[in-house]
Amino acid sequence: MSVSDCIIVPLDVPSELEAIALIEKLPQVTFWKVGLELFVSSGPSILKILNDRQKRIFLDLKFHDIPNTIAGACAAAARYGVDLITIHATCGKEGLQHAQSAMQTSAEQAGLPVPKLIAITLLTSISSRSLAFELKIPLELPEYALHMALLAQASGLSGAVCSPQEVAQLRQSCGDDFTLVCPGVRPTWAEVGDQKRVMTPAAALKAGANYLVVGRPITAADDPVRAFDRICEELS
Ligand SMILES: O=C(O)c1cc(=O)[nH]c(=O)n1[C@@H]1O[C@H](COP(=O)(O)O)[C@@H](O)[C@H]1O
Repeated sequence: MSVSDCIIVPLDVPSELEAIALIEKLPQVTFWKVGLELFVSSGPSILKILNDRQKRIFLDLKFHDIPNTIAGACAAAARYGVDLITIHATCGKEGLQHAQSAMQTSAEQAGLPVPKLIAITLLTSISSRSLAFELKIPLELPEYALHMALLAQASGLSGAVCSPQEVAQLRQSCGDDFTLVCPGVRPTWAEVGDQKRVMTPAAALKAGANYLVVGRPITAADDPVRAFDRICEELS
């Protein structure tokens, strides 16, 4: 795996045509993320387009519902032939277990590789202040993120999504086999925007991330190809 394979670029665009244009502009990207904006606007056909081009797919729909509903959604998502699927750890143990087992059964019945179900620990747009004062969570932020990752692991999930600021601690506690995906990644030359807990790509990887999700620093750059190459250079 080359260093560029650990960068996941989100297709955060409002239409399939714009998504295809981005995929074609950046042929060196091997791992794409399909999230809520594109999936809600354009449906699942982008997943076939990515599969046909032999790209890896992170289907980031951040499921959050009761166990029965979440299990059905995960079973359906597993039939798209994607690599990663997200669910909120706040679904709780029963929901996470149902989701994992439904996804596994569904992929196996379809003769497809089982995707990795990964849990959102705490969105990277949430600060310590809003965790305490808006969400009223009485734990320190790193402690909360670790707790959610351990809950996901105890529920049989393959990994978690966390900010790079917590990844070292999660890696140490969850071990090397647990997949850790980090958004909230910002090169020094990029704008932070709505992200609150950020780190540079090199620091995030060094701290223990398996994959980095890097969107606007690449996709909103004047020259996305140069921005992607620059991040790869910084990583190697
Ligand atoms: O699940 C995610 O990928 C995700 C989780 C999270 O906590 N924070 C977060 O930013 N993301 C996603 O990662 C991407 C970050 O994009 P940029 O902020 O443009 O780099 C977006 O597509 C978000 O939906």
